[in-house]
Amino acid sequence: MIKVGVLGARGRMGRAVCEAVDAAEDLELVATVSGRDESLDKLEGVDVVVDFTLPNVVMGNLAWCVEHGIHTVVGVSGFDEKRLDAAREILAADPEVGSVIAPNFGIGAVLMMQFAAKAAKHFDSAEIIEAHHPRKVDAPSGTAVHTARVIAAARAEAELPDMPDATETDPQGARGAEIEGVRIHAIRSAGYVASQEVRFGGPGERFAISHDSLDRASFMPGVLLAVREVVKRPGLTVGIDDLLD
Ligand SMILES: NC(=O)C1=CN([C@@H]2O[C@H](COP(=O)(O)OP(=O)(O)OC[C@H]3O[C@@H](n4cnc5c(N)ncnc54)[C@H](OP(=O)(O)O)[C@@H]3O)[C@@H](O)[C@H]2O)C=CC1
Ligand SMILES: O=C(O)C1=N[C@H](C(=O)O)C[C@H](O)C1
Repeated sequence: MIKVGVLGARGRMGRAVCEAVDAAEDLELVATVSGRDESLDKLEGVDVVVDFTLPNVVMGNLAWCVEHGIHTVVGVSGFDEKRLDAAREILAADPEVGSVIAPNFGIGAVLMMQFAAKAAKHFDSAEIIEAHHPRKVDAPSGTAVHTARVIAAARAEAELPDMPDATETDPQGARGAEIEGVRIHAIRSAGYVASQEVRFGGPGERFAISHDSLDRASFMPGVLLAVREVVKRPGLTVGIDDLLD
Protein backbone atom coordinates (compact mmCIF):
# COMPACT_ATOMS: atom_id res chain seq x y z
CA MET A 1 0.00 0.00 0.00
CA ILE A 2 1.37 3.42 -0.96
CA LYS A 3 0.54 6.12 1.60
CA VAL A 4 -0.50 9.30 -0.21
CA GLY A 5 -0.86 12.92 0.95
CA VAL A 6 -2.59 15.59 -1.13
CA LEU A 7 -1.61 19.26 -1.14
CA GLY A 8 -4.28 21.69 -2.33
CA ALA A 9 -6.89 19.13 -1.37
CA ARG A 10 -9.87 21.49 -1.52
CA GLY A 11 -8.98 22.87 -4.97
CA ARG A 12 -10.58 21.71 -8.24
CA MET A 13 -7.81 19.20 -8.97
CA GLY A 14 -7.09 18.36 -5.32
CA ARG A 15 -10.67 17.19 -4.75
CA ALA A 16 -10.56 14.94 -7.81
CA VAL A 17 -7.20 13.49 -6.71
CA CYS A 18 -8.52 12.70 -3.20
CA GLU A 19 -11.48 10.83 -4.73
CA ALA A 20 -9.28 8.92 -7.17
CA VAL A 21 -6.76 7.91 -4.47
CA ASP A 22 -9.59 6.85 -2.17
CA ALA A 23 -11.00 4.63 -4.92
CA ALA A 24 -7.66 2.94 -5.73
CA GLU A 25 -7.11 -0.36 -3.90
CA ASP A 26 -3.31 -0.08 -3.74
CA LEU A 27 -3.26 3.54 -2.49
CA GLU A 28 -4.24 4.98 0.88
CA LEU A 29 -5.13 8.65 1.37
CA VAL A 30 -3.57 9.38 4.76
CA ALA A 31 -3.21 13.18 4.86
CA THR A 32 -4.54 16.30 3.19
CA VAL A 33 -3.41 19.92 3.35
CA SER A 34 -6.01 22.28 1.98
CA GLY A 35 -4.84 25.86 2.29
CA ARG A 36 -1.77 28.01 2.75
CA ASP A 37 -2.36 28.39 6.50
CA GLU A 38 -2.31 24.66 7.18
CA SER A 39 0.97 23.08 8.36
CA LEU A 40 2.81 20.66 6.10
CA ASP A 41 3.68 18.63 9.24
CA LYS A 42 0.47 16.64 8.64
CA LEU A 43 2.26 15.05 5.68
CA GLU A 44 5.05 13.49 7.76
CA GLY A 45 5.23 9.72 7.22
CA VAL A 46 3.49 9.62 3.81
CA ASP A 47 5.24 7.93 0.87
CA VAL A 48 4.06 10.27 -1.91
CA VAL A 49 2.67 13.80 -1.84
CA VAL A 50 0.52 14.90 -4.79
CA ASP A 51 0.74 18.69 -5.21
CA PHE A 52 -1.98 20.60 -7.06
CA THR A 53 -1.56 23.94 -5.29
CA LEU A 54 -0.37 27.04 -7.12
CA PRO A 55 2.85 28.25 -8.80
CA ASN A 56 3.78 30.65 -5.96
CA VAL A 57 3.93 27.93 -3.28
CA VAL A 58 4.97 24.78 -5.11
CA MET A 59 8.77 25.16 -4.80
CA GLY A 60 8.57 25.53 -1.01
CA ASN A 61 6.36 22.44 -0.85
CA LEU A 62 8.85 20.45 -2.94
CA ALA A 63 11.77 21.50 -0.70
CA TRP A 64 9.83 20.46 2.41
CA CYS A 65 8.96 17.05 0.93
CA VAL A 66 12.56 16.32 -0.12
CA GLU A 67 13.81 17.35 3.34
CA HIS A 68 11.39 14.80 4.80
CA GLY A 69 12.31 12.02 2.33
CA ILE A 70 8.89 12.13 0.60
CA HIS A 71 8.39 11.51 -3.15
CA THR A 72 6.25 14.01 -5.03
CA VAL A 73 3.87 14.08 -7.99
CA VAL A 74 3.50 17.70 -9.07
CA GLY A 75 0.82 19.02 -11.43
CA VAL A 76 1.16 22.73 -10.70
CA SER A 77 1.79 24.74 -13.87
CA GLY A 78 4.59 27.22 -14.53
CA PHE A 79 7.62 24.89 -14.66
CA ASP A 80 9.94 26.51 -17.20
CA GLU A 81 13.56 25.32 -17.61
CA LYS A 82 14.73 27.61 -14.79
CA ARG A 83 12.18 26.14 -12.39
CA LEU A 84 12.99 22.59 -13.45
CA ASP A 85 16.67 23.27 -12.75
CA ALA A 86 15.75 24.61 -9.32
CA ALA A 87 13.71 21.42 -8.72
CA ARG A 88 16.72 19.28 -9.73
CA GLU A 89 18.87 21.19 -7.26
CA ILE A 90 16.34 20.63 -4.46
CA LEU A 91 16.13 16.91 -5.29
CA ALA A 92 19.92 16.56 -5.27
CA ALA A 93 19.76 16.90 -1.46
CA ASP A 94 18.36 13.33 -1.25
CA PRO A 95 19.32 10.99 -4.11
CA GLU A 96 16.71 8.43 -3.05
CA VAL A 97 13.73 10.75 -3.47
CA GLY A 98 11.81 11.03 -6.74
CA SER A 99 9.56 13.68 -8.25
CA VAL A 100 7.32 13.52 -11.32
CA ILE A 101 6.50 17.01 -12.55
CA ALA A 102 4.12 17.04 -15.51
CA PRO A 103 2.53 19.93 -17.45
CA ASN A 104 -0.44 17.68 -18.17
CA PHE A 105 -1.44 14.29 -16.71
CA GLY A 106 -4.15 13.64 -19.33
CA ILE A 107 -3.17 10.67 -21.49
CA GLY A 108 -4.80 12.23 -24.56
CA ALA A 109 -3.06 15.54 -23.91
CA VAL A 110 0.31 13.78 -23.66
CA LEU A 111 -0.34 12.02 -26.97
CA MET A 112 -1.46 15.34 -28.53
CA MET A 113 1.92 16.84 -27.58
CA GLN A 114 3.82 13.81 -28.90
CA PHE A 115 1.92 13.91 -32.21
CA ALA A 116 2.51 17.68 -32.46
CA ALA A 117 6.25 17.12 -32.06
CA LYS A 118 6.12 14.47 -34.78
CA ALA A 119 4.16 16.71 -37.19
CA ALA A 120 6.20 19.86 -36.52
CA LYS A 121 9.06 19.13 -38.88
CA HIS A 122 6.74 18.63 -41.86
CA PHE A 123 4.92 22.01 -41.93
CA ASP A 124 5.90 25.63 -42.59
CA SER A 125 3.58 27.01 -39.91
CA ALA A 126 2.45 25.87 -36.45
CA GLU A 127 0.33 27.79 -33.94
CA ILE A 128 -1.31 26.76 -30.67
CA ILE A 129 -4.78 27.70 -29.43
CA GLU A 130 -5.51 26.79 -25.82
CA ALA A 131 -8.83 27.27 -24.03
CA HIS A 132 -9.43 26.96 -20.28
CA HIS A 133 -12.00 27.66 -17.58
CA PRO A 134 -12.07 31.36 -16.56
CA ARG A 135 -10.78 30.69 -13.02
CA LYS A 136 -7.36 29.62 -14.29
CA VAL A 137 -4.79 32.09 -12.90
CA ASP A 138 -1.96 31.65 -15.43
CA ALA A 139 -1.71 32.15 -19.17
CA PRO A 140 -0.57 30.68 -21.43
CA SER A 141 -1.16 27.23 -19.97
CA GLY A 142 1.78 25.04 -18.98
CA THR A 143 0.62 22.54 -21.60
CA ALA A 144 0.73 25.17 -24.35
CA VAL A 145 4.19 26.33 -23.30
CA HIS A 146 5.46 22.75 -23.28
CA THR A 147 3.88 22.10 -26.69
CA ALA A 148 5.54 25.23 -28.11
CA ARG A 149 8.90 24.04 -26.80
CA VAL A 150 8.63 20.54 -28.32
CA ILE A 151 7.50 22.03 -31.65
CA ALA A 152 10.41 24.50 -31.60
CA ALA A 153 12.86 21.70 -30.80
CA ALA A 154 11.56 19.53 -33.66
CA ARG A 155 11.74 22.46 -36.09
CA ALA A 156 15.28 23.29 -35.00
CA GLU A 157 16.36 19.66 -35.41
CA ALA A 158 14.89 19.64 -38.94
CA GLU A 159 16.65 22.99 -39.60
CA LEU A 160 13.38 24.67 -40.63
CA PRO A 161 13.49 28.45 -41.17
CA ASP A 162 11.33 30.88 -39.14
CA MET A 163 7.60 30.56 -39.85
CA PRO A 164 6.26 32.85 -42.58
CA ASP A 165 4.57 35.93 -41.06
CA ALA A 166 4.50 39.39 -42.63
CA THR A 167 2.94 41.13 -39.59
CA GLU A 168 4.63 44.48 -39.08
CA THR A 169 2.26 46.21 -36.68
CA ASP A 170 0.39 44.53 -33.86
CA PRO A 171 -0.05 47.09 -31.07
CA GLN A 172 -2.78 45.05 -29.34
CA GLY A 173 -0.88 41.75 -29.30
CA ALA A 174 -3.39 40.09 -31.64
CA ARG A 175 -0.75 37.59 -32.77
CA GLY A 176 -0.63 36.14 -29.27
CA ALA A 177 2.30 35.15 -27.07
CA GLU A 178 5.49 33.82 -28.60
CA ILE A 179 7.44 30.99 -27.02
CA GLU A 180 10.60 30.00 -28.86
CA GLY A 181 9.14 31.31 -32.14
CA VAL A 182 5.78 29.49 -31.74
CA ARG A 183 2.61 31.56 -31.28
CA ILE A 184 0.13 30.72 -28.51
CA HIS A 185 -3.42 32.11 -28.30
CA ALA A 186 -5.20 31.73 -24.96
CA ILE A 187 -8.99 31.68 -24.50
CA ARG A 188 -10.55 31.89 -21.02
CA SER A 189 -14.22 31.02 -21.22
CA ALA A 190 -17.07 29.45 -19.31
CA GLY A 191 -17.83 26.03 -20.72
CA TYR A 192 -14.22 24.81 -20.81
CA VAL A 193 -12.07 22.69 -18.52
CA ALA A 194 -8.92 22.41 -20.67
CA SER A 195 -8.67 22.25 -24.44
CA GLN A 196 -5.88 22.70 -26.93
CA GLU A 197 -5.58 22.67 -30.69
CA VAL A 198 -2.32 22.74 -32.62
CA ARG A 199 -2.73 24.01 -36.17
CA PHE A 200 -0.17 23.28 -38.85
CA GLY A 201 -0.05 24.67 -42.37
CA GLY A 202 1.97 23.88 -45.48
CA PRO A 203 1.62 24.36 -49.24
CA GLY A 204 -2.01 23.52 -50.12
CA GLU A 205 -2.87 21.87 -46.81
CA ARG A 206 -3.86 22.41 -43.19
CA PHE A 207 -3.56 19.87 -40.39
CA ALA A 208 -4.88 20.16 -36.83
CA ILE A 209 -4.45 18.10 -33.67
CA SER A 210 -6.85 18.80 -30.85
CA HIS A 211 -7.55 17.53 -27.36
CA ASP A 212 -10.30 18.32 -24.87
CA SER A 213 -10.40 17.56 -21.16
CA LEU A 214 -14.13 17.76 -20.47
CA ASP A 215 -13.82 16.68 -16.86
CA ARG A 216 -10.94 16.58 -14.35
CA ALA A 217 -11.41 12.79 -14.31
CA SER A 218 -9.31 12.88 -17.49
CA PHE A 219 -6.18 13.69 -15.48
CA MET A 220 -6.61 10.94 -12.88
CA PRO A 221 -5.19 7.85 -14.66
CA GLY A 222 -1.99 9.83 -15.31
CA VAL A 223 -1.80 11.09 -11.72
CA LEU A 224 -2.29 7.59 -10.27
CA LEU A 225 0.27 6.13 -12.67
CA ALA A 226 2.78 8.77 -11.52
CA VAL A 227 2.07 8.00 -7.84
CA ARG A 228 2.78 4.29 -8.45
CA GLU A 229 5.91 4.97 -10.52
CA VAL A 230 7.57 7.80 -8.60
CA VAL A 231 8.47 5.51 -5.69
CA LYS A 232 10.66 3.53 -8.12
CA ARG A 233 12.27 6.53 -9.86
CA PRO A 234 14.69 8.68 -7.88
CA GLY A 235 15.46 12.17 -9.19
CA LEU A 236 13.35 14.30 -11.51
CA THR A 237 11.01 12.88 -14.16
CA VAL A 238 9.49 15.55 -16.39
CA GLY A 239 6.16 14.58 -17.96
CA ILE A 240 4.56 11.14 -17.91
CA ASP A 241 5.69 10.13 -21.41
CA ASP A 242 8.34 7.71 -20.09
CA LEU A 243 5.92 6.23 -17.55
CA LEU A 244 3.35 5.46 -20.27
CA ASP A 245 5.97 3.61 -22.29
N1 LIG B 1 -0.66 18.92 -14.72
C1 LIG B 1 -1.98 18.77 -14.93
O1 LIG B 1 -2.42 17.78 -15.54
C2 LIG B 1 -2.92 19.79 -14.41
C3 LIG B 1 -2.42 20.89 -13.77
N2 LIG B 1 -3.26 21.82 -13.23
C4 LIG B 1 -2.62 22.88 -12.47
O2 LIG B 1 -2.81 22.58 -11.09
C5 LIG B 1 -2.85 23.78 -10.32
C6 LIG B 1 -4.12 23.80 -9.47
O3 LIG B 1 -5.24 23.91 -10.33
P1 LIG B 1 -6.72 23.98 -9.74
O4 LIG B 1 -6.98 22.78 -8.89
O5 LIG B 1 -7.60 24.27 -10.88
O6 LIG B 1 -6.60 25.28 -8.81
P2 LIG B 1 -7.43 25.64 -7.49
O7 LIG B 1 -7.24 27.11 -7.29
O8 LIG B 1 -8.81 25.10 -7.58
O9 LIG B 1 -6.68 24.84 -6.33
C7 LIG B 1 -5.51 25.21 -5.73
C8 LIG B 1 -5.68 24.93 -4.25
O10 LIG B 1 -4.43 25.03 -3.60
C9 LIG B 1 -4.66 25.59 -2.32
N3 LIG B 1 -3.43 26.13 -1.78
C10 LIG B 1 -2.82 27.29 -2.07
N4 LIG B 1 -1.67 27.38 -1.39
C11 LIG B 1 -1.55 26.26 -0.65
C12 LIG B 1 -0.59 25.77 0.25
N5 LIG B 1 0.52 26.48 0.56
N6 LIG B 1 -0.78 24.56 0.82
C13 LIG B 1 -1.87 23.85 0.52
N7 LIG B 1 -2.83 24.25 -0.32
C14 LIG B 1 -2.66 25.45 -0.91
C15 LIG B 1 -5.73 26.65 -2.55
O11 LIG B 1 -6.37 26.92 -1.34
P3 LIG B 1 -6.84 28.45 -1.04
O12 LIG B 1 -7.83 28.76 -2.11
O13 LIG B 1 -7.39 28.33 0.33
O14 LIG B 1 -5.61 29.30 -1.16
C16 LIG B 1 -6.64 25.92 -3.55
O15 LIG B 1 -7.64 25.18 -2.88
C17 LIG B 1 -2.74 24.92 -11.35
O16 LIG B 1 -1.41 25.34 -11.43
C18 LIG B 1 -3.19 24.26 -12.65
O17 LIG B 1 -2.66 24.89 -13.77
C19 LIG B 1 -4.61 21.70 -13.34
C20 LIG B 1 -5.16 20.64 -14.01
C21 LIG B 1 -4.36 19.59 -14.60
O1 LIG C 1 -5.40 25.09 -14.81
C1 LIG C 1 -5.85 24.10 -15.44
O2 LIG C 1 -7.03 23.78 -15.41
C2 LIG C 1 -4.91 23.27 -16.21
N1 LIG C 1 -3.64 23.51 -16.09
C3 LIG C 1 -2.59 22.82 -16.74
C4 LIG C 1 -1.86 23.73 -17.69
O3 LIG C 1 -1.62 24.90 -17.35
O4 LIG C 1 -1.51 23.29 -18.80
C5 LIG C 1 -3.04 21.52 -17.37
C6 LIG C 1 -4.41 21.57 -17.99
O5 LIG C 1 -4.33 22.33 -19.15
C7 LIG C 1 -5.43 22.14 -17.02
